[in-house]
Amino acid sequence: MEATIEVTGLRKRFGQARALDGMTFTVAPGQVTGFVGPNGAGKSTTMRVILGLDAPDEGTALVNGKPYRRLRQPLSQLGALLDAAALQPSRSARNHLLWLAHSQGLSAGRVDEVIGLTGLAAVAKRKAGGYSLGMRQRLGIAAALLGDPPVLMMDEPFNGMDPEGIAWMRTFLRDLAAQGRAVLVSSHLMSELQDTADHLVVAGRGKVIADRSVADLIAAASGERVQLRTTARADAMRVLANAGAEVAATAPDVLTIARLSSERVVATLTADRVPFSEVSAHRATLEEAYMELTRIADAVEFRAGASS
Ligand SMILES: Nc1ncnc2c1ncn2[C@@H]1O[C@H](COP(=O)(O)OP(=O)(O)OP(=O)(O)O)[C@@H](O)[C@H]1O
Repeated sequence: MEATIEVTGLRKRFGQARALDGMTFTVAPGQVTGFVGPNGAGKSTTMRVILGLDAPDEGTALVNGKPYRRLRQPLSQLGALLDAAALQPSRSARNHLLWLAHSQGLSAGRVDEVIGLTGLAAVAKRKAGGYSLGMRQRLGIAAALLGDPPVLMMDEPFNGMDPEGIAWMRTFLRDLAAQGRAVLVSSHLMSELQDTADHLVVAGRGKVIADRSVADLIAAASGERVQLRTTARADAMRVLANAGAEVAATAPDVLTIARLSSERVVATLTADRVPFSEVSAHRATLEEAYMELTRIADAVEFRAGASS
């Protein structure tokens, strides 16, 4: 069967708090799936349920067709990074990985491979207690890769990484997916997932509010808008508004224009002698697409609440 994570109808309460409320999605192989949503949306709880660390009140979570606890050689089926801070501080990265490898019948050679893959070779013999959060994340990822699993799941792997680490992580995640693995990555920051995730599962209040390809999400949020670069922002805003456009200043020297085609934008500016240096189709960022989605979802919930 194909390597996947399948989450169906998960519900879970902690006392009065409803952490999961029908969470359902599938993680496909060969893709990076971003798992995003506001604080408390249920991302970590879902991941803990997938790993069998929390029991759901209802629903199922399957890894390669089976509950995690019933997997044989689980490290060779699912690699997970949940809490990078949870380490034995007096142990070196290499010893930590050797201990994990031995517990699953994996070779010491594989330990050195994953140390190389995650860029830890120079520090592998140092005590993990002195590691930065970024180094701990790399060690957590090395541990997740030990069994060469076809499915990977990481909770906030970008956390604590510097810009170089973030760039490394992006390429690393894309490579893992290109090798055919199913990769699920949670994040708070859309900018981290921009140009990394192929697909996005957006959670809100314990359930999925969007489950779409990143390309679709960005196309939907981009709409028919035009982006204009001009040093005469005020003049451009005035003449374009007079021509019926909706105009927003989105960056220094940049306007984003709706309700007017790029040809009409150029014609209007030229007729009024407003200087400009660039007119292009607007491409929404993942952040904008996400904000649009969560705004719509909140509006729907608000209306549902108001009418009941
Ligand atoms: N062990 C627990 N005891 C009580 N409540 C919990 C527990 N774990 C999670 N919750 C609650 O369940 C809800 C979902 O939390 P969860 O950590 O899964 O969300 P999240 O999407 O991962 O959030 P964040 O982005 O902040 O990590 C929250 O309201 C949280 O307070």
